[in-house]
Amino acid sequence: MSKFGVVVMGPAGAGKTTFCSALIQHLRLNKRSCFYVNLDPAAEEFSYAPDLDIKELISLEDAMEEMGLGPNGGLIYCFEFLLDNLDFLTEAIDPLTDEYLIIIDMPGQIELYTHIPIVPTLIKHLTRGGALNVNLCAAYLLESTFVIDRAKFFAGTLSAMSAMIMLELPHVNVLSKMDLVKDLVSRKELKRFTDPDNSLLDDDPTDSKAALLSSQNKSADPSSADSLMAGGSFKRLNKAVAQLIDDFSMVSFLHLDVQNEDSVGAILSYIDDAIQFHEAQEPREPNDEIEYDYQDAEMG
Ligand SMILES: Nc1nc2c(ncn2[C@@H]2O[C@H](COP(=O)(O)OP(=O)(O)OP(=O)(O)O)[C@@H](O)[C@H]2O)c(=O)[nH]1
Repeated sequence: MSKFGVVVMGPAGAGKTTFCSALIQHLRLNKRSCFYVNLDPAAEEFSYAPDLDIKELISLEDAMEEMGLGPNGGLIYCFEFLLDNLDFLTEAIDPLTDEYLIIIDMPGQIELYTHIPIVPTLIKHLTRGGALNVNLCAAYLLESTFVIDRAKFFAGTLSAMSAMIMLELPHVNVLSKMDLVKDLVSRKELKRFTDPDNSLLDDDPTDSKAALLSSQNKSADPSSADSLMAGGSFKRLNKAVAQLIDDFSMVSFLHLDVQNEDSVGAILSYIDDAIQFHEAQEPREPNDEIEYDYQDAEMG
């Protein structure tokens, strides 16, 4: 039986849970069924109660207390525990029919995707060719207020690109919280962030700040953040990041305003299309390079 799902990802506070709620509301209004899975072991507040919550298996608070770990170590421990107990997911998701859109709300910590490929290992279990064989799409959210600070915007875009490469899923990238920028940035200017390229750094308003810092900071500590910024290293780093993104030419963004039903519906259409695209593809060969031997990993 075919299954369909979307994994909602993005940095902490990007609006993932809010987007999941908006999706659920939209699906309900359109008489579509969904199954909401919360995989953030620290999440507390939901507009819609999850149908499956990782906290029923393990909570961040318990992991930190019992294992003597900090928040990041605790989160990694929770995911390793989940990988060790995948029946928790399998038993809930396996009986679902193709009527359901499975919505998976992920935590925001980037470590889970990059430093150690815990999320890629989890996705391999969920996606086509894996045990659950779900036709999956990833939705990566980045807060639109990042467009005010282009260095931050490119850093966020790089993390979206990293997730695309690591997860090998059909991917929808979304600039969230559009209501916060629509009065600050013109439509024409916002369009430039839809398909980001390195020309965005040619007229970066923060350059004038760097020039000002440079004139004020002649005797400052050369390793301080302001000195690095004023000294041009920061600018060169941003240029290199932007060039890398430009060279790959993989990331483009949709705009999301959760208060606007049409905006939520439009993103859902892209997600539906990406899932259909996934269904039409041959299941991929397992990529052993991203296998994560979580049982042998050292806990930090
Ligand atoms: N103005 C505005 N605020 C939003 C929007 N989406 C989320 N927020 C607010 O941003 C904050 C974070 O939203 P969440 O939905 O919890 O974000 P998250 O990505 O799930 O956060 P983590 O679970 O901590 O990673 C909350 O205070 C939300 O109310 C939006 O579209 N517009």
